Amino acid sequence: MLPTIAWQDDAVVMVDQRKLPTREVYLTCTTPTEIARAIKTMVIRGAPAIGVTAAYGLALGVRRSKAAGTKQLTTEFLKDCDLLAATRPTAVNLFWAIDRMKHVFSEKVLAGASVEDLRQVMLAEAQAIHDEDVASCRAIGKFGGALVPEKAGILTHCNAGALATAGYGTALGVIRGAIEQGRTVSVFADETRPVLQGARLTAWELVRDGIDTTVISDNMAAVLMRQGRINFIVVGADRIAANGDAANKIGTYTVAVLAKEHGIPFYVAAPLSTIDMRTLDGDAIPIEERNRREVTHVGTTQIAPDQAKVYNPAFDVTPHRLIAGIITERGVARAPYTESLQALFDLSAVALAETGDAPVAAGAR
Ligand SMILES: CSC[C@H]1O[C@H](OP(=O)(O)O)[C@H](O)[C@@H]1O
Repeated sequence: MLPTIAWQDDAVVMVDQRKLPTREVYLTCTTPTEIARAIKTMVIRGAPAIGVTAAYGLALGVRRSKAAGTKQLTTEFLKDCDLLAATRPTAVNLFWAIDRMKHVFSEKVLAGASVEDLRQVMLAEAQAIHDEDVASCRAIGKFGGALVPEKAGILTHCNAGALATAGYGTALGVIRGAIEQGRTVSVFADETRPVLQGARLTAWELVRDGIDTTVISDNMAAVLMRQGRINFIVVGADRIAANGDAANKIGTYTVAVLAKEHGIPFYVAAPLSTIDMRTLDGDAIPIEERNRREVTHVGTTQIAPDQAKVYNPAFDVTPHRLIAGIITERGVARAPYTESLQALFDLSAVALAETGDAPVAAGAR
């Protein structure tokens, strides 16, 4: 398999995740419009992957532009930013990546960069975002893997793996990190209705890695918990609010409530680019509602009558009180989250460099 997303010959190549697990088909995007369509139609999905893809989309636009000067290029660039920002509302990585590309673009223009300079700089920044995300996932795997019991039955929901990131994964990064640290791991993957990212994508990733994986329908998790077959739960996130409330795939809140009932630790794994300190709590996180057909059809098979109403929120919010810890590339944040999450951002480059491994943040164990 090629990586989830790659820059190749001034184009962006990505696996069409709608076709997995049965077909490994690659899509090549050459314009910001094609990138926006790929994000909106979930050819590529997953918060970090969406951010990386949007960054490449902006680089594509700058490199394809016929603008004679930076004034025209700026107009085109800002239009591309708006186009990509309108694709999906919940994953904050999308807006984080666009803001970061905008910041670099404007700094360079103010410094007198030429159109050609900007063509190079914007691609370099997108590639930096890509590389940083893979490094973050590996660090998340290291910190998270250390939390996993020696003999672990791990439940995960949706797909927060290599397919949802630039590689290695967040929640699946914790699973990979645990195995690399010598844990014995069996994974239970919620199928995750209605788009089935768990059955189609998580199971596909894990079995390719030779990891013991059992696919379950979403309504089976409780009985496995009651049977004592699950002792660790880890999921990804699309946006984490300043107080630690976490938006993730619909059904995650259900898993968190069940985990509380059964005394099983429930962790969220996410890079700092998923933490939005400007969103104070989960009630302020915009929740995407998607097309009714995702619920009424499985593939081409209709499973609900046309006359029925459909409610299809793509995400729900898990209150911070249900979260044992938030595993990031700079350590594991514990309640009270506003303080411990801010401490992760405040960790200085010096502190990070001195320890090699990012120290665990204040307020975190
Ligand atoms: C590593 S974040 C992945 C996150 O994104 C998924 O949503 P979608 O497939 O709709 O993009 C899901 O919430 C995952 O946990």
